Amino acid sequence: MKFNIFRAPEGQGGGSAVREPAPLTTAPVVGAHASAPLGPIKIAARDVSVFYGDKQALFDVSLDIPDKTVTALIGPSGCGKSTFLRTMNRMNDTIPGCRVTGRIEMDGGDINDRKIDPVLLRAQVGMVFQKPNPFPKTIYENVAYGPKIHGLATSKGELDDIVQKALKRAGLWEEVADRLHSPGTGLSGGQQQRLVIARAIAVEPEVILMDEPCSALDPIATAKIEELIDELRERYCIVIVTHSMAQAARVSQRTAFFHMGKLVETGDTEEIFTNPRERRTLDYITGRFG
Ligand SMILES: Nc1ncnc2c1ncn2[C@@H]1O[C@H](COP(=O)(O)OP(=O)(O)OP(=O)(O)O)[C@@H](O)[C@H]1O
Repeated sequence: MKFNIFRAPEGQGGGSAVREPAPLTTAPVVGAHASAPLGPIKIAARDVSVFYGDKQALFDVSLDIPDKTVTALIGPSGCGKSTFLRTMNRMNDTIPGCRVTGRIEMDGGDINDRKIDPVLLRAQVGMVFQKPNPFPKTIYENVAYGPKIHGLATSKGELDDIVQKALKRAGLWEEVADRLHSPGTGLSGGQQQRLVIARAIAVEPEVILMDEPCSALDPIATAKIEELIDELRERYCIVIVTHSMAQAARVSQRTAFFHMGKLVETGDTEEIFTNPRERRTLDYITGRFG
């Protein structure tokens, strides 16, 4: 069973956190480099600003994130990439003193609407962090936990299927099929990161946010995660924060360059890396600062 907080499940009127998709209330942002057609817009951010207490970390960011595409957020340390990423599943709500203004729509619905349950939103907009963070539970339980609490399986057999499917999709099944009941923390760093991805996938998300998912991994584990990201793109909307220009160029189709809390420019990755419009982007991607 798949749920979407902005779409009523088939044959149901929808609960309190479910509503019909509304058309975007604002026009799509299309850069000058609009040669490659954008996929349907999954997430539309409009004039998003974020404050930590009195300090403003993001300034009026408007960005369209297409579905079934990898969008890379790049920029020097402290420019607001992670802050922006967290606005898309309301993780900033969990930071005391953090305030978000502006509007973020997913499938046309306002994710900050008071009716939206952040727990459901975060299942639908999954997140993978820099450091793999499996629960101190077995491999099986790590993946089964989300489907259990969201009531996605009606029997043990169904749950087993969900776990197997998620582990397969995360490219981990072959390596763990014979030790599903061993602790997830006993896996290598790269395997743990794929386990965390399986955990996110198990609740049938629509969007996967990744905050420097390879920065704690060696080059071989990194290559595996990058391959996986490329496969997952067929099914999900993926947004990745990365410090690695090479990684952004390898895995993403769209790139957004941030500097000092502002979105400087966004476009097709190839164009951003070969023919950026802004001097600051050129200076950053050619290593003149950052
Ligand atoms: N929890 C917080 N409390 C106060 N300030 C914060 C918090 N998180 C981030 N900031 C500040 O907000 C600004 C943007 O930080 P953010 O982590 O989003 O940048 P970033 O581009 O992801 O950086 P990095 O690449 O180093 O991870 C920085 O000035 C940072 O110090």
